[in-house]
Amino acid sequence: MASSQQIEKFVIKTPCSSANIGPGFDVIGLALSMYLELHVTIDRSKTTSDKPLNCRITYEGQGEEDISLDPEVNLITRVALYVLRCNDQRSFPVETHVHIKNPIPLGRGLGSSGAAVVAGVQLGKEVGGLHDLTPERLFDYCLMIERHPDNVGAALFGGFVGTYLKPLTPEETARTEIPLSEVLPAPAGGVDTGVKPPSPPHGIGHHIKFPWAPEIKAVAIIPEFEVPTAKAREVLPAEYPRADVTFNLQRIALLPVALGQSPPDPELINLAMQDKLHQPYRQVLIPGLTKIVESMTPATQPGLLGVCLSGAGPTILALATENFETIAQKIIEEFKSNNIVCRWELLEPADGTTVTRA
Ligand SMILES: Nc1ncnc2c1ncn2[C@@H]1O[C@H](COP(=O)(O)OP(=O)(O)OP(=O)(O)O)[C@@H](O)[C@H]1O
Ligand SMILES: N[C@@H](CCO)C(=O)O
Repeated sequence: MASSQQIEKFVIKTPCSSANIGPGFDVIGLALSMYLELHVTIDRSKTTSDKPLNCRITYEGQGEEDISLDPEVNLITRVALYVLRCNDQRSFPVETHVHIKNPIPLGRGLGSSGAAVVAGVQLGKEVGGLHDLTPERLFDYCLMIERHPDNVGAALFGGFVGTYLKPLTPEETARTEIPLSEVLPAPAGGVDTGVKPPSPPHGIGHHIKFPWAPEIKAVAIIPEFEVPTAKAREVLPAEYPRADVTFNLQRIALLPVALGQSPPDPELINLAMQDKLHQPYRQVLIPGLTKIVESMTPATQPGLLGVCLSGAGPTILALATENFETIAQKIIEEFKSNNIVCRWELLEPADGTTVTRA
């Protein structure tokens, strides 16, 4: 039997996130208080393992029926393997058990994939003993996989963040544009192909934390259908009218200031949360979206500050100081008139990813 010294245990906790917050398309992210947890156990008394890549996965929560338990296929362990292989380790330590607890609904605009990527990168660091990987370096790894920085930035660093990418040299840019299939290769049926994946260039992404007024809470109205992010990006145009870009620039200049001021100014926040670059185009995938963002205002709903699409949707995020249930029910009713069933959650800004050792 393994002694307690041979059993290593830790928990990785990563928040869900809401990206964009209206005008901040691919820039702004907000970490929120619903957490993906990885409960990891490494039994170092074992010298061999019959598990693929020495890793056993168990899973509970959202996506329980669909998420793969094969470490070569599961997004979290695949990402951890990417980090390990960039650092000359081919598999998990003998023998690793990862129990995944996931309350974050998949494909709803609450950053489930961003949380999975961040937790996976952190898992690679922890099981590989890669102590030199700073949070900033982990961000580089995340950006090789999820290529917009807003969700992963919020999930890794926590709070209300602005994220931006550094200009890279042409060679570095080419490395960040390597097809995802080469970064996370297709499963090889348990056979180690021995190929070393492309390591991320250094300092791809950066973030800055914005203040958040303590009175402001986030009501997430979550429809029961999924909108894959890839599909929600396909409906966006390649080019925009100059007036629409200016409209968003004016609002993005207001948003971080407006949401940091205490007490909050509802008129200013409502104005600052408007968007013309992604929400109008996503209406085709989310019936009722335009009506909801146009009709829900602080003037008609006491306590409401502003409404936007959460990430790529279909979740709606309403920022408010009170009357949370009334606001949620109003949006649920609007979706109901389009035959869409929703549930809602009251969430608060959250800290970033943590690792706790037993
Ligand atoms: N805990 C998890 N374990 C394994 N795979 C996951 C997990 N969470 C998410 N995924 C993968 O990510 C996919 C959802 O990603 P997608 O980018 O479409 O939506 P989202 O991240 O929930 O929304 P958004 O990016 O708009 O906030 C799932 O279908 C699944 O393949
Ligand atoms: N900024 C991204 C977030 C979703 O992952 C989008 O709106 O497509």
